Amino acid sequence: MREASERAFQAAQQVMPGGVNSPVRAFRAVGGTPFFADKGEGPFLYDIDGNRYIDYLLSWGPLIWGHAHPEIVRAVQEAAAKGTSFGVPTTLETEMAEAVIALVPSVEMVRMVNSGTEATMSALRLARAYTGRRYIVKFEGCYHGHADSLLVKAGSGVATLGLPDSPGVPSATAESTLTIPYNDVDAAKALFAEKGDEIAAVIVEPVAGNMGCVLPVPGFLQALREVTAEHQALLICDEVMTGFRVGLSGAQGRFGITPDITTFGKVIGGGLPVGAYGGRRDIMALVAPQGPMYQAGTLSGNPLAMAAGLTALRMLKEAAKEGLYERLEAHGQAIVDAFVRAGTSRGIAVSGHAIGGMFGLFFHGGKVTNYRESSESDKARYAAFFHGMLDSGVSLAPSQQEAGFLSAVHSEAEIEETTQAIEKVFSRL
Ligand SMILES: Cc1ncc(COP(=O)(O)O)c(C=O)c1O
Ligand SMILES: NCC(=O)CCC(=O)O
Repeated sequence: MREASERAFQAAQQVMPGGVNSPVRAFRAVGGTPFFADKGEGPFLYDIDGNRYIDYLLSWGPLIWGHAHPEIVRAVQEAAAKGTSFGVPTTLETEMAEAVIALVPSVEMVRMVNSGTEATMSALRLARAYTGRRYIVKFEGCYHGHADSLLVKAGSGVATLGLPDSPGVPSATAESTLTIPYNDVDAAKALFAEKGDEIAAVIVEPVAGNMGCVLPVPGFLQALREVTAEHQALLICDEVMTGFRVGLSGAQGRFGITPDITTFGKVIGGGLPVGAYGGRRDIMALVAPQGPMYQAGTLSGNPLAMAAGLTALRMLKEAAKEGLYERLEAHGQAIVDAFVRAGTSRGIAVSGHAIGGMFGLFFHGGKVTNYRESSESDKARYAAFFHGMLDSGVSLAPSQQEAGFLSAVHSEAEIEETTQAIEKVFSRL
């Protein structure tokens, strides 16, 4: 029963476009009415009708410590009691920069912002300022936030709503973004052969999480590193989703690549609104006031967000020593395995991936490696599966073209309950 949510959604639609503050929340890919959150507790989310869900959406990735983790709540309360924003520097900001630099070797200096969108938008400006070049290369189905230059063949909600290009983005801006298929090394090389000396940067999700969870094929990221270096273009790893989630040093640590600029968001804010970009010292030196590339923010480096993020990162550093990321991946793999087993035994085409604290489930027979294949997946079946899981008390991403997320506080019991729910839901699909 989700009557209170039904009423809340009716009211919300009168006063907010689509009833939501971010399109992906509106369930457009799966139909039906979104449920409204009342509270979260560890791995669980409770809606305003009192239903409990094991949560694999986790606020779209930030909550690697689950909901309302006592240490993060305490850090935020203590920070709030001292003041919520100052507009002058705090030592918390330096601590955050030092923490990121210590965990991610390619990052030598950092600038905090308020969202992943701000981080990628600023990273593009920086890459253009540094190189003096015009073009940005992105991959079809990757989503890097909603800055004009990045709303081109984007994944996530943009793909769900079928918007290859959003109205309102000036065509001159869109034309400066070149797109090629994910995992296609030949396409990247061909593009560089043609336009290499005009390309400022390649921006990539080192594990894609916005066309479902799609892994880089072996050699893909290395090839991007090589071709960009060869043409004096920059490589931007967008680790807004993967940062501190697929491993303590992000996907770049896991796959052994050294980008020039990295963008962060989600986990780095411990559940509060944050983003960051950082990278090589000589590049970051261009950012104002040290250099001429302007970028600013009234609430950037906000003390509540810094306190929450620092607490999350500190706990991750400790937990990583105890095998946290291996445990997250084992949990993700258990969910993928249950999904693949349940489908295969019934002759339904299925596949999936798990990496660190991310996973993806596809109603598609082969391994999904790019946006085209992700889009070929059976959407109607996913919608039925999604709603079956929701009715069984498990909240997955409301689109097959989104990733699933795990937290450190999902225990074996929740994973077991989830794999049983998968089997039960397939028996009725
Ligand atoms: C890889 C990636 N980059 C950038 C963004 C944009 O971040 P935000 O929604 O915080 O603006 C997202 C998600 O939204 C993302 O998944
Ligand atoms: N994969 C999609 C996101 O991470 C973004 C969430 C949002 O736009 O609200």
